[in-house]
Amino acid sequence: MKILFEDTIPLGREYFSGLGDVSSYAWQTLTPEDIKNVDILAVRSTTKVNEALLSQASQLQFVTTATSGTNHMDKTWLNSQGISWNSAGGCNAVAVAEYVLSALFLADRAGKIDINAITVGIVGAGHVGTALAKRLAALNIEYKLCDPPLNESGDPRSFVDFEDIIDCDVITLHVPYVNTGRHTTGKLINADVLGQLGSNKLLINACRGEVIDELALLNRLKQPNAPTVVLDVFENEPAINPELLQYCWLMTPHIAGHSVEGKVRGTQYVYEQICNLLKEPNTKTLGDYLSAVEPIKVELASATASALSKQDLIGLMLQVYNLRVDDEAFREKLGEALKRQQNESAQSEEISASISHTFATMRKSYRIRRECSAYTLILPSHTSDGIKQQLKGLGFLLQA
Ligand SMILES: NC(=O)C1=CN([C@@H]2O[C@H](COP(=O)(O)OP(=O)(O)OC[C@H]3O[C@@H](n4cnc5c(N)ncnc54)[C@H](O)[C@@H]3O)[C@@H](O)[C@H]2O)C=CC1
Ligand SMILES: O=C(O)C(=O)[C@H](O)COP(=O)(O)O
Repeated sequence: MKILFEDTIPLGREYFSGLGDVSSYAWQTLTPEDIKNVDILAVRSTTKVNEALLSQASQLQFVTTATSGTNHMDKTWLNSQGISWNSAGGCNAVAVAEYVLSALFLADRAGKIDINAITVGIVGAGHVGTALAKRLAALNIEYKLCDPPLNESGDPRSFVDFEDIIDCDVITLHVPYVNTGRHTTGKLINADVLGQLGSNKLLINACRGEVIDELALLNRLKQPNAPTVVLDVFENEPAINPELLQYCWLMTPHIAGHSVEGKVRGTQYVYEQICNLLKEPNTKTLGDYLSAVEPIKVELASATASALSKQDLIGLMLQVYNLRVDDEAFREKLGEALKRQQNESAQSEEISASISHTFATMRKSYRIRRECSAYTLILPSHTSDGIKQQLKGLGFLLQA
């Protein structure tokens, strides 16, 4: 059984060896020839799985992606060929939820919102939307869910229409990029919607760039009273439009889901799928690979209160993950790439190639970022039960 996996799947060799003849590929150089004798292909979202790539893959039985999104796979074509496929849906939901929380906390600190007085509109209540809603509930932050497909399927939660989401203080997008059927998401945020968002609104996109009409966004951001925008994803990745840097408040190179846990969980899910396919027992677990973090002692000025003060909450959470760090690194690297090209009076294709290279390199060599669940907190002895519940709701472990 020949298993080929994208070399950016962390611990791929450690997980898959023993299940067959295992080798890896670099997404930049993969050719149809490389897949000729492959039985199982495991990818991340940078590999476009389509008829052109699989034209010589006569043995391929199964394609899986160690990511939640599947829009890089031509599922219709795979189905038509009888090639089964899967994804690692949910593997990085917590990472994205923590990314959105970090954006909210930074926006509060910057005086753009007051987390005690906002309603967060969550578009897409799947793995990510649900993980985010749970954390907002633990923090008593109001939220609304919009998810017509789930609503129609009888999900018992309470849903609102998209129009009600536009009224929320924060709009955060967690839908797949889907271009067919009744619930398409391409350009869901268009000029009309953007025209309704004033400077009191925060718009966050950590799902897929195509869900926002980027040209309309740029036009809107150049007008007065524009909303505050946080983008992790872009149209035409990795050749993104660098003009956005000037107008977006925070920008990161598609790393919202790239916590250590999010990525390794993706590998774990893929491993389990391959084991099931091959009728082999699942013997490896996440715990085999995720190292423990030293417990951390936390000072809480609000320890005896029924809930965390804003200062304590934001201080702690930004210590775990501060999205500004990623934004600054991205601006610096992209700025350098642009300056270098301008000095060399490069052609637009060369500038675009340089941006693509910077974007792709930054996301594939992303720093180590752990989720709240990796941290055991040592709290002041008089910490209230209410605060302990909140911290557990955020995913932290508490030292007994
Ligand atoms: N930036 C990043 O690093 C990451 C991005 N993503 C993106 O976020 C998307 C969501 O991730 P998950 O929650 O794991 O996926 P999921 O499949 O669990 O949830 C997506 C939800 O969106 C809903 N939906 C579909 N069309 C809709 C519409 N028109 N309006 C409102 N809701 C709609 C679906 O019913 C579903 O409940 C992924 O498809 C992926 O593209 C996911 C993880 C990491
Ligand atoms: O899971 C998803 O969907 C994502 O967007 C992933 O974070 C994409 O990660 P890469 O495949 O680009 O490493």
